[in-house]
Amino acid sequence: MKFGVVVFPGSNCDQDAVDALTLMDQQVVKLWHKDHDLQGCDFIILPGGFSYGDYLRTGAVARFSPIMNEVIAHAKRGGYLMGICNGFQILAEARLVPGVLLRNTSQKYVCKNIYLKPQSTDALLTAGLDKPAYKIPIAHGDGRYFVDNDTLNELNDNGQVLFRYCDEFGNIGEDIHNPNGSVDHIAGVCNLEKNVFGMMPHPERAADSMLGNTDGRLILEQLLKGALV
Ligand SMILES: NC(=O)CC[C@H](N)C(=O)O
Repeated sequence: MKFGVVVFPGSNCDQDAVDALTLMDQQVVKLWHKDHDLQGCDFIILPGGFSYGDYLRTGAVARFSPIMNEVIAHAKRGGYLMGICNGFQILAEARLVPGVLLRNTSQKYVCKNIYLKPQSTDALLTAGLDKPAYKIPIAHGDGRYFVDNDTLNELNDNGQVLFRYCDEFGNIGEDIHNPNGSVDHIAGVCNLEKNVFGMMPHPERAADSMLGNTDGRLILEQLLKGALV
């Protein structure tokens, strides 16, 4: 599996993604946002950061970067695509996943570890995850996922909710464990076809045992297992 990590002006988690995938013995290249060539990559990652300084709205400018034409065509062909944090915001702006990312209810940038409970049982990112809760870092100011009620029902019915925020035991529902006020505690979703994944927390920042937390690596390993089937 060949991974491509897109670098936008203002991306700051591109190297984290490259490092995590390299640690897992994957072939990975960086793709400059002005290019038009996906270099034969099977799996594209839009990394975290502050593309274009988060001007207008997070992800709103990056969504029109030249390489996004090829990224969108790749996704429409059924190719794998994952957006992490700012990457999720870009996916939402490009309408590749449902919903929008709004300012955190606290109006503050939040940087801390949270717990995630895997939800969808048939999306390759979550299907084999069996821990009740995964400890993963977040770092964002605009992470409040929102969809209207009808769309929320569709996401639930179609198994498109990937993760919900929870406590360390996997209990969902307490607002205190919802770090940004996301609707229905949602931390990540996928498209209906289940080849495009978006999540606010950063699994790539919890993938190296030297950093004391490898729960993110478990999620990325599940992704690899699923994508290689
Ligand atoms: N870590 C990130 O990707 C930051 C996301 C985004 N720019 C925000 O603050 O909401």
